[in-house]
Amino acid sequence: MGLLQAGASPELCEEIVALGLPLWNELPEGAAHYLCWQNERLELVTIGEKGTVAVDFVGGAAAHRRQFGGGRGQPVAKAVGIKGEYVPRVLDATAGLGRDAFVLASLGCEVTLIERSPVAVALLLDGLRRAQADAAIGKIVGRMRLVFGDGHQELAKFLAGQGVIYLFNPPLASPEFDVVFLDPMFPDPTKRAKSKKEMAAFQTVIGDDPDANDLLFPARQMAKKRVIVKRPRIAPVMAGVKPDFVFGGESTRFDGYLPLSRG
Ligand SMILES: C[S@@+](CC[C@H](N)C(=O)[O-])C[C@H]1O[C@@H](n2cnc3c(N)ncnc32)[C@H](O)[C@@H]1O
Repeated sequence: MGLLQAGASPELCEEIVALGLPLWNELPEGAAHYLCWQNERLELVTIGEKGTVAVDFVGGAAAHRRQFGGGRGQPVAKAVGIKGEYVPRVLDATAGLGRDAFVLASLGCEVTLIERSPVAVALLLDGLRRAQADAAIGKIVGRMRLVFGDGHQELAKFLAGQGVIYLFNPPLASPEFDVVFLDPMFPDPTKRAKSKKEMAAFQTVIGDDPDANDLLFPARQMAKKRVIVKRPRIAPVMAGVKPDFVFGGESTRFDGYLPLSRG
């Protein structure tokens, strides 16, 4: 997976290389997917597919959900515990394309996103920057921070009080999190919510997250109030650990775990 260079700015090329991805002048033989700059944004293209994947916080599905998605009544908002004056500080340790994080930020949460896939990070960064330029949405993404790295390692750094490197927005003065949110890829496609063709391509590029269970313990040490694990409705619980509470959604379940001591 790499960036097809035609049309991309030198800054974008530099950033892609810094994320560890190659630049391509032409598609290598056998490539099934590639990143490219088109329609004034970074897009993930799948050869032979019309639809592409890009992060758009200003228009499309994100705008629709922000206006008509049910606000604080949405299961994800209830799951993280938004209520009255209380808006939790959230650490989303499996950020993906930032859709859940954006919903929470649009409801007032400060959200720190960790993502380890360079492809997802490149798409996210591009979407966050374009959103920054929009007067209304700029305020929302002003509450979002992005860290490129593995959730296990970045959680360990936060727990040890070590610094982490932010690619978007300055660090929080004190990185304390009320909620740690986990939504790793679920390995069994028969239990996953049906996704559009383009999103299926994203899942193919990112791959499964076979180490997902290992995130639960450090997440429970990190969270001051709760850990929320997003799962397909009929999927088994994470790491075989029974949740302390559950919020049901239509096709999705939010399993809640109480914090564990750091000692
Ligand atoms: C199902 S997607 C998350 C979707 C996201 N909630 C959204 O709203 O767009 C799972 C993402 O978690 C990332 N991920 C899984 N395990 C991770 C880990 N240990 N550290 C960082 N990212 C991880 C994957 O790379 C993938 O992009």
